[in-house]
Amino acid sequence: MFLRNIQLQREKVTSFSTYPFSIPAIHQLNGIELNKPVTFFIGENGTGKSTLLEAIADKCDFNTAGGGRNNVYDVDASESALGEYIRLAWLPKVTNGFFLRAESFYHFATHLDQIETGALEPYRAYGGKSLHHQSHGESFLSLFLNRFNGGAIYLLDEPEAALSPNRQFTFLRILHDLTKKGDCQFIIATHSPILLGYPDATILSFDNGKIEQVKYEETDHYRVTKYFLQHREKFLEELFAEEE
Ligand SMILES: Nc1ncnc2c1ncn2[C@@H]1O[C@H](COP(=O)(O)OP(=O)(O)OP(=O)(O)O)[C@@H](O)[C@H]1O
Repeated sequence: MFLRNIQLQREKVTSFSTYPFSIPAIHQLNGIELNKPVTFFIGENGTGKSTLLEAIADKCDFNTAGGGRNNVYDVDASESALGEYIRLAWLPKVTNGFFLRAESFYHFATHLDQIETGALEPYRAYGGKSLHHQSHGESFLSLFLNRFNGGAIYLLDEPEAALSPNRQFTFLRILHDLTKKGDCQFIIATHSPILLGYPDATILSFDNGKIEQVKYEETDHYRVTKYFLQHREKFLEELFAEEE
């Protein structure tokens, strides 16, 4: 456990009516206490999860387009608008880690091809071959299995994007193995009811215009998925009836 608290420096904000402060959950943000090795950010699309995760990555000096401290490359419109307005409290401070953005992982893979060419053991930390030569899901797992280790903070934006249900279970196992020694922290924005089922994690919801802790069984991810699986035909009938 390293990152203990995230604070919005409200005194620095000149207008709460423009992005990113106009996002209701960010507008209301005071302090967020973190006290578990795994924290999930959940909420409807557009509620500000990526905006906050990216700001944390920015404060960690990770590349906000995706990567760690040493991954210097540019992707358009990937800079953080919120980073300079938040304060992070650490105990102890770590500098090692990685920011995974599913949406720009392609650019990270291209960046790796540029820096790993000519290395003694190219792609050693990425499963031994270019991420472009692995499937989307394989490349995510290569990263988690080879690049991720102890003494680090990992910020993951929708890691499930490339993972089949079975590979999401593999990811939960990796999460378990990395956090059991107590020297790894994860903050994960997700829509996956499987990932959210990880035991003893904090789930922070960005819905209803604020950031608040919720229980797994209270999340839409759990309730809606459960209802859908148990009443698929009825659910679809109702869904399509509204369209007519
Ligand atoms: N650079 C930007 N300028 C203005 N508005 C932005 C910018 N980036 C994001 N937004 C808006 O901020 C809101 C929050 O976006 P954000 O990407 O943080 O949502 P999210 O909760 O991660 O959503 P999702 O679950 O769809 O990934 C959205 O309404 C989005 O349109």
